[in-house]
Amino acid sequence: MRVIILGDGGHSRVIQEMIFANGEYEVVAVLDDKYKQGFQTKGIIHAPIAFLTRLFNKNTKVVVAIGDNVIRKLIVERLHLSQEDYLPVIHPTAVVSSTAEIGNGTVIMPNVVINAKAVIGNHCIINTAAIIEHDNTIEDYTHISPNATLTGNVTTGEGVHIGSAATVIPGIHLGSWSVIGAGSTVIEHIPAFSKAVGSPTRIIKRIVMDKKAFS
Ligand SMILES: CC(=O)SCCNC(=O)CCNC(=O)[C@H](O)C(C)(C)COP(=O)(O)OP(=O)(O)OC[C@H]1O[C@@H](n2cnc3c(N)ncnc32)[C@H](O)[C@@H]1OP(=O)(O)O
Repeated sequence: MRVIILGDGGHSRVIQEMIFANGEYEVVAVLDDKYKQGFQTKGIIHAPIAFLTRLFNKNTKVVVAIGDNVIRKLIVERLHLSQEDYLPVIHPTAVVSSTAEIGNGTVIMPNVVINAKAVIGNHCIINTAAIIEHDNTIEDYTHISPNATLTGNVTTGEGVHIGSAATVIPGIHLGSWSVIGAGSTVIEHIPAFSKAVGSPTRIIKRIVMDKKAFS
C-alpha cells in the first residue's frame, strides 16, 4: 500500500521513520506547501499539497503529519477525502489494549500505553510515552504531548492540546480546543477554548479562534 504524507516538519519526520521501520507501507510522496514545485529525493516525491490530486489513487493512504491541531483540521476539511483514506500509524513499541479504538489518521508514538476501552478519535497525536488510561474518550484532532498521563475516565472535546508531562486526574473533561500547559496537574474540568497552566491548573486565557469551523 502507498502512503502520502502531508507536512514535512519535525513531527512528519518522526512519522516517516515510523512508517519506514514498519515496512508494510511505501511512502511515495511527502507534500508540503513550503515546496513550490515537485522534485524527487531517493525515489520519494516532494511537492506542494496540491499534488495530492494527481498522486492519490485507491491504493493510497494519507497521513496529515502536522503537529498544529488547527492546521491539521483545516487541511483535512480542505481535502474532502473519506476518513477511510487516512492511515492510523502505530509504533510497534506502543501497548494498545485490544478493546481500545484508534481513529483514522491518528498517530501513536513509541512507548505509548492505551488501556482498556479507551476511544481515540481521528487525526489525533498520542505522542511519545503518553499514557491514556482505561475508558478515556479523546475527540478528533487532539494532541497528547510526550509523557502526559490521562488517568481513568478522562474525556476531551475536539482539538485539545495537553502539554508534555501534564497529568489529568480521573473523570475530568477538557473542553474543545483547550490547552493545558506542560507539567500541569488538572484536577477540575476545563471549559472549551481555555488555556490552563500549573499544579493545580489555573485558567490564564480564553482562546479566540477566528475560523467558523471552530465556533
Ligand atoms: C514532540 C513535541 O515537542 S510535542 C510538543 C509539546 N509541547 C508542549 O508541551 C508545550 C506546552 N506549552 C506550554 O506549556 C506553554 O507554556 C503554554 C502553551 C501554556 C504557553 O501559553 P502562553 O499563552 O504563550 O502563555 P505565556 O507564556 O504568555 O505565560 C502566561 C503565564 O503562564 C505561565 N506558564 C506558561 N506555561 C506554563 C506551564 N507549562 N506551567 C506553569 N505555568 C506556565 C507563565 O509563567 C505566565 O505566568 P505569569 O503570567 O504569572 O507570568
